[in-house]
This record gives sequence, structure tokens and C-alpha cells, in this order.
Amino acid sequence: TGLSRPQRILKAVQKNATKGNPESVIAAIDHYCRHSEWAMNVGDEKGLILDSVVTEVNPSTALELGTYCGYSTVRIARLLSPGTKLITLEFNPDYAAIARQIIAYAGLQDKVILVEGPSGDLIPKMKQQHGIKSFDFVFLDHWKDRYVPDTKLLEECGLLRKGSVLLADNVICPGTPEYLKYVRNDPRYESRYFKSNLEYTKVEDGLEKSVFLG
Ligand SMILES: Oc1cc(-c2ccc(F)cc2)cc2nccnc12
Ligand SMILES: [Mg+2]
Repeated sequence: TGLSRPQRILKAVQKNATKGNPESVIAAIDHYCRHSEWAMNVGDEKGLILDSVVTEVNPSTALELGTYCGYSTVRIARLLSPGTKLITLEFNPDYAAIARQIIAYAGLQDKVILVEGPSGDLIPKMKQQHGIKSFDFVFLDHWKDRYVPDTKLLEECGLLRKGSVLLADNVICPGTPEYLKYVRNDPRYESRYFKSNLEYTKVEDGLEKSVFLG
């Protein structure tokens, strides 16, 4: 049945982007997904909000839940200071295989550790496997019904510290009502909604930024 959507996205990157140039990889994916076929990347509009939060936090340790094709992985990793690492977790091995190639094409493979597997199993292993004390920044962009359990898991594993920033995609579309209730009602979080649009569409979506107060 031919190529998968992630494979078609990789081809568009190889055809239209310049090796080692993350901006051109981002532009190639956005152009393809806006003009050829929609895909669930955070996209250019919400991507600017992601960029501004990552730049503000300037994390030494960052975690991404949900890699997909590596679009937001490239957006985040390109902004990290030398010597800092982004760990990205992906459950789907086919997505992971494409993401590795897109991250490498952007020349960011030395800043990214892509781990395949379920986030619920991998999060408790972060300290021992990757020598992580805590995460300065977490981007939640995986399955919406994992946002609350994985946030609780990060807390329980001592992976959040006073000031850790959580940024969650899709809090309106497809929507994560339980997660919004959790971070907006819990006094240990200071939460703020950044209104935007679902990637490549005019449908409302947004990002929720939540600072863990410890
Ligand atoms: O950004 C996203 C958008 C959508 C999505 C799918 C279908 C629609 F109709 C609307 C939105 C799903 C996602 N799943 C995981 C991570 N991110 C996602
Ligand atoms: Mg998303």
C-alpha cells in the first residue's frame, strides 16, 4: 500500500531541506503538511509559542512525551545550549524510525536521546538510565489520556523541581479536560493558557504552560 504518512514526510524533508539545517527541516515539514497532507506536528503557529517557552526556560534537561516524526524534537533541540540533552519518548516504533532520520537530517542527533516504549514504563527509569536528577522542561504531546498519569508519575519519581515547566499541546483539540482540571486546580501548579490554532488549520487549540511550585 505504498509509503506511510511519516515516510512521505521524511521524503519531503530529504527533497526540500538542507542537511544540517534545522530551520529548513522545520520549514519543509510545515510546507508539506500545510499544502500536501495534514499531520499531527505541533506546527508553525503553536511552534512559535513552544520556541518562546523553551528559550525562556533555557533548560539543561528537557523531556518530550510523544516524538511522532520529530518535528517538535527538532524545534526544541535547535534552541538548546551546548551540552544539554533532550530526551524524547515514542511508543510507536515506526514513528521512532522516521523521527531518528529526521533528527539526524537536521544534524541534531547529538542533542537528542530518543527512547522507544511506553512513557509510563520509561519515566521511572529516567534517573538510573540517563542520570537525570530532574527535568527543567517537559513537553507533553502524546496520547491525551496519558497527560495526567504521566504528570503524576513525574512528581512521584522526583523528576520535577521547584520551577520545572510543563508545556502541554492539544489542551483544546483533541482536548485534555482532565489535565486542565488537574494543573489548574492543584495549588502546586501555576498554569496559563496560550490560545492558538490546531496545526495547519483555523480550528482553535492551545498550549497550557504549568510551572511546578514544589
Ligand atoms: O497535535 C495533535 C493533533 C491531533 C489531532 C488528530 C485529529 C484531529 F482531527 C485533530 C487533532 C492528535 C494528536 N495526538 C497526539 C499528539 N498530538 C496530536
Ligand atoms: Mg500535538
